[in-house]
Amino acid sequence: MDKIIVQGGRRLKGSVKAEGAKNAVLPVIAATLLAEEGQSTLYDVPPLADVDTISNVLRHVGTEVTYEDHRWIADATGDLSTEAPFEYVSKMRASFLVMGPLLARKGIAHIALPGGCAIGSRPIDQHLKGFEAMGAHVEIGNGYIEAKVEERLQGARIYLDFPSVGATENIMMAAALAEGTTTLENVAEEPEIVDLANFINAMGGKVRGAGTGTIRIEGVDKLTGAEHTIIPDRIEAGTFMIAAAITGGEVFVEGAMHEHLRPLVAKMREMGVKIEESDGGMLVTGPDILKPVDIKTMPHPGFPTDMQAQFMALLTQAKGTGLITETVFENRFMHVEEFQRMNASIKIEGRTAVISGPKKLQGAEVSATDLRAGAALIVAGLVAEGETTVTELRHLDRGYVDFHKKLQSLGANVKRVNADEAADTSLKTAERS
Ligand SMILES: CC(=O)N[C@H]1[C@@H](OP(=O)(O)OP(=O)(O)OC[C@H]2O[C@@H](n3ccc(=O)[nH]c3=O)[C@H](O)[C@@H]2O)O[C@H](CO)[C@@H](O)[C@@H]1O
Ligand SMILES: C=C(OP(=O)(O)O)C(=O)O
Repeated sequence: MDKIIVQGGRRLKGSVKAEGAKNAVLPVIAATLLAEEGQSTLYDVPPLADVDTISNVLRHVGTEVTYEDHRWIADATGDLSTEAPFEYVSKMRASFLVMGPLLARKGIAHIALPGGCAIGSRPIDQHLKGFEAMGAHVEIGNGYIEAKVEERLQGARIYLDFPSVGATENIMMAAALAEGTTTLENVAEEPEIVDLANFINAMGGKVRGAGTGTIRIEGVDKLTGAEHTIIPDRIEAGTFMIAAAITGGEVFVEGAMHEHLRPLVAKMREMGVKIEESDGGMLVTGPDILKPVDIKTMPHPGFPTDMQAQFMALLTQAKGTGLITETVFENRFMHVEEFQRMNASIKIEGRTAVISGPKKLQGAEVSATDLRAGAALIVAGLVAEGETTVTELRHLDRGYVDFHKKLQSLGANVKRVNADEAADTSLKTAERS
């Protein structure tokens, strides 16, 4: 088991590049299952644990996948099987995104129930509502969901009760091969939805309106493999923007796109952070004094829940009191206890965290309670007095490529060690002395 050790106190300086977006690449990889003809080639695919998991799901159902040097190639033209077992879905909920494409292409899909996860119960009722509206019969039993359609899915008018990202993607993929037109209302507007729609259209699909609240999908008879470059990861980019700001540093984040990061940029500027846009990225300069602000997480274009933990780290260093209200996931404050171990002053009142600062953080041993919490604690460690050790890095590895190496390249004093080896070495040293 690895851990990351950060020695606080250095200002970050330099340039760092965002990878392709995890939350865009996972649905796009699922969509490659829609291609009855031709290979799909994806570029800028980040080497993440989640990409391995979804690639294995595709292999399991009969897709040939090769992946090397950020280039991912799939051939799904063979006879696909229709089951995604618990082994994969339990590792990563996004595995459930293969349901829409398999149902559309094979008329049946049998996927393990995703269940809840650390940040919330995360039901999938809106995905299923969409499939049923298109004529699928859905049954749940023995830990699996089976969706089946007699002939072909039928276009339908579907209103989502909540603009769920996953439901929008899953239904959009199913509708791409349905008979007739599907109108999806109150849908998610995230940039990753637009990326998926662009890929489906490159395959010969007819998706219009992605990025707005209503998407129209005219079903086609067949889709063909296509080439596509994944958009930059706005959450990874945002994490480095916060790392720059919290240390009072100056960092150019390549791939940080303003139109994808509006709420974060607006709030950081309100705090006094200087952000200059330029071709291909943003230059972030941290001020001497950070001002407190209030944020509320919301579906896009609101403030992203995936930036909430990192933003909390920043607010611990602001002069005054800031509020964070989490409205998307009911249990996404687990990192608060970990920040408290580092001497942060944070109180939780219902769905709101009250953060008082600036508080001198102290190095401590903390645990990455989820993916973004892991990054946030490392970022907090950059300004803590002494040494911060972050464990449970399997969460971090789902969404960040070489996070410690990228921070090192910006001048941070951070290393990743194998915890067992580290324990072994200290034992040997103790034995010798
Ligand atoms: C792989 C991926 O892209 N993950 C992102 C995606 O997750 P994901 O697609 O799972 O998130 P959703 O937008 O679906 O979930 C948002 C909220 O809607 C609820 N809900 C969702 C579906 C449903 O059928 N019923 C229901 O009640 C969820 O419990 C949650 O409270 O969007 C989230 C919200 O921006 C991000 O935090 C995740 O990083
Ligand atoms: C919550 C996240 O991802 P997932 O939906 O894959 O759990 C995230 O990326 O922060």
